[in-house]
Amino acid sequence: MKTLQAWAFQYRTVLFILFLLTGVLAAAIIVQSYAIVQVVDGVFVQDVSFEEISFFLVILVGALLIRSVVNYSNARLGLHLSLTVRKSIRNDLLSKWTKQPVSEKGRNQTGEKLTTLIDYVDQLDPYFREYVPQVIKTTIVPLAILISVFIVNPNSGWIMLITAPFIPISYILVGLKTQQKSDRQLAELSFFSGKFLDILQGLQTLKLFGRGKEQATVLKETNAGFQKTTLSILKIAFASSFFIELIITLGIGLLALEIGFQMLVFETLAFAPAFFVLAIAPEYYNSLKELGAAFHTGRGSLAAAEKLKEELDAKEKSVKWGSSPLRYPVRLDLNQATYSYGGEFTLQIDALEALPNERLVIIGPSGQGKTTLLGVLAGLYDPLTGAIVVNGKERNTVDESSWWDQTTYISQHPYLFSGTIRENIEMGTVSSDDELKHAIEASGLTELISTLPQGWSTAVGEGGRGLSGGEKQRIALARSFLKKPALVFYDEPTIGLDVKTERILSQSMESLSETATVITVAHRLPTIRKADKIAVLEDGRLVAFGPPEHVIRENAYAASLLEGGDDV
Ligand SMILES: Nc1ncnc2c1ncn2[C@@H]1O[C@H](COP(=O)(O)OP(=O)(O)OP(=O)(O)O)[C@@H](O)[C@H]1O
Repeated sequence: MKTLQAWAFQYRTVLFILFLLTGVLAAAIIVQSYAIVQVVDGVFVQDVSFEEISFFLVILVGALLIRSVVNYSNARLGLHLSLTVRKSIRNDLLSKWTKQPVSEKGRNQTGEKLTTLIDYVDQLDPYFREYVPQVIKTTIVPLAILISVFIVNPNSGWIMLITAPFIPISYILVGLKTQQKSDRQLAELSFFSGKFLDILQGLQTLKLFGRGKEQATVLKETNAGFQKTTLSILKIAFASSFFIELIITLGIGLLALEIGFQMLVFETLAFAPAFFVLAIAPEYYNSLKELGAAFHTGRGSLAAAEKLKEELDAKEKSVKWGSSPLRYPVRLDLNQATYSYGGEFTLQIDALEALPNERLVIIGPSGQGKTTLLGVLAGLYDPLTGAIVVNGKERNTVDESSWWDQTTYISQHPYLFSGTIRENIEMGTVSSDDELKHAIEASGLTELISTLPQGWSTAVGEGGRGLSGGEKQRIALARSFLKKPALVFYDEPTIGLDVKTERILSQSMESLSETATVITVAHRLPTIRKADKIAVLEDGRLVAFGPPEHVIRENAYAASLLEGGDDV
């Protein structure tokens, strides 16, 4: 529970107020029992007039009111604590994930991330909303009651003191027994969520392959496992509740027996103290029992807290940045740079340069490291050894936001958000209609947009649903024209684009290169032929570099790639 405690201790003021209010609650409970005893003793034993007990009736009502107000305030404080902690953890998770280097983004399934952000964080709620206020209550209230009982009748005090530990002991035993199960329950929930979202996202593919039914069975089995673990935890919880009720009944029964003996057999105890003990004893046992119940629910937060801490503390390779602004025009150099994902593949480039406003094209067969090299040059990954030099200075001295402000990276599958085409092109910036028109024209979207009833205000679905691959690429290009970057990184799609889109993309790259250094991973001969320089990759190494004609002349491998006549 150390993690949870540390999170709670960040909000000491709330804890302090909870302590103060609970002190008031303990006093109100004792005063309430005292007032009840005085009223009952006055009416039934002393036979006094109503006026004489009216003072205690007022005290009784006051104590009841105070108890209600304090209980309400404590519940609100618990809720406030829970909301604050959960909000802060969600913020931490989101800021960690948004800062994650691209190489780490695919580490978990999206479903798993959603479970972490929503379900795991929500599972912390019982700890902060119920358990923390209850621990404070159980620290103060039973102690105060015990002291008052010891003052009134020490024998009853001893009985209460001796029977009390059985309640927390039984909860601890149950907690130990359910620990493994609740860890397993959480792992099963996370697995189930990941699987569910995965299947949902790939539903179309699964249907096309006729695997829908099998997946339904897989989901059913995963769900059944989760249900079984949940039920076995509940079974233990119910059994322990029964045992605890038994302890409380026995405890109070023992007290009544002892009081009865003292009053009737030994005649050493008057009615008022005896009644006080019996009136206040249920409050004593109940607050211990409530701690147990809260402990159960709070215990459920433990596994989620460990998972969240693990995620928040996970160390990952981050890209280093500096503080110098990126200046136009941009020259990029790669010196003795290597990069690896940790597997067998290693990118190893001894020397590579992209001069200001030059068009550098990277080519090579599939899986040779072209996208990886583009990612290293674009600052998505830090090279493991060697350096990327930007205008004569190491890339890690450049300010990150200045870099991304002047860079465009168009991946093979650009992501489009659910929103209008305009919003997708502007990406949060504000542009005039003329600027937008120019970007749309330059990226060859004019015709498409003119056919849409709502033009650029037409909504597209999440991930660009409703648009073709080529159209998505052109929208990504339009983003670049609006942004006017100094550096363009473009991963040409390997999937076949129509001739028209190909021509538009090629022209667009040409016009972008008038004001930017353009580095493209290319598969199409027209793109390759128009390059100022081409870099040929084979097995992660640069095997040829220079102007296209020169490379074709000098390097047989490149010549075979280019002169085969097909796209590579
Ligand atoms: N995130 C990753 N984690 C682990 N290995 C990866 C990752 N991305 C790529 N690889 C591996 O690195 C190697 C180079 O991949 P890369 O995508 O750079 O090749 P490519 O030349 O761009 O291929 P393609 O033309 O098919 O896109 C491949 O063996 C690939 O399996």
